[in-house]
Amino acid sequence: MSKLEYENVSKQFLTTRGKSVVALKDFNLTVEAGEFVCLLGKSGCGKTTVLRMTAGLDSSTSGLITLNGKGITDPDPKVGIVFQEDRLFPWRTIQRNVEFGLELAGVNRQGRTEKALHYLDLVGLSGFANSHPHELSGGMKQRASIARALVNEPEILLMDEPFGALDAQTRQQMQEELMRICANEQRTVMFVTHSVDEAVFLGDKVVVLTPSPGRIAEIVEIDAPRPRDRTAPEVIQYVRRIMAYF
Ligand SMILES: Nc1ncnc2c1ncn2[C@@H]1O[C@H](COP(=O)(O)OP(=O)(O)OP(=O)(O)O)[C@@H](O)[C@H]1O
Repeated sequence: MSKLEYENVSKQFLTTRGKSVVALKDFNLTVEAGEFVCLLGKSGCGKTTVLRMTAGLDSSTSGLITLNGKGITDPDPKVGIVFQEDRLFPWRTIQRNVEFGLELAGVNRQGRTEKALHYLDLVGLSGFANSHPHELSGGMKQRASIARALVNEPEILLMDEPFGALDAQTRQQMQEELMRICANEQRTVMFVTHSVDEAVFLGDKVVVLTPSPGRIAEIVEIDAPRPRDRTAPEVIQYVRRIMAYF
């Protein structure tokens, strides 16, 4: 059984003016445990719609999405999400932000502290446990958001353009750190991006989507050794091949 399966998933929205929009049409994808899948496409091709349905925040109009063989109906603690903007609570310290899900799950104080400090260390923020979000840079806030999602040990991590708001250099550094974290933690990840370079650098599979209606143009398996070298000829070749869709 695959970790995540999408079978002929389509999603239609009705706008406030009563117009119908097909956001996604006949989406078919199988995601195995430990796989890193990038959803790549221009604005409006249904990437966020796929993530929202996977998170149980929205339902499909037709087709089926299963997690461990069971249909997804509601938000599930086994699914963690990191958004483009950090969504940290400004009044909580970084450690208490990371502990939030553990508090909801009823984990005791000692257990929460141990886990939060472990994940803060993993994302390189151990010196900032007692800081508040406004004292951190954009990249550091996204690292805290990743720690906050990972601390709950989700089976699937959904990331919706988590590095989209960062400058180019910080973005590359965060991509490298995410790869290091995933190598240690063996997570299954669905990662949304507009950037072909980012998708090829990160993904085991790149799902190329085209808009109106959102459809899969191709699923490209990236067969390049890790850690990846952005300048390696095979990496550049994948980038060129995928660029041809845009
Ligand atoms: N709640 C909604 N009501 C009506 N239309 C919607 C709704 N949510 C999304 N859409 C439409 O569905 C299509 C896909 O939207 P979606 O947000 O999934 O695209 P996306 O690829 O994530 O775009 P972006 O990269 O800009 O975030 C778009 O045409 C959008 O306008």
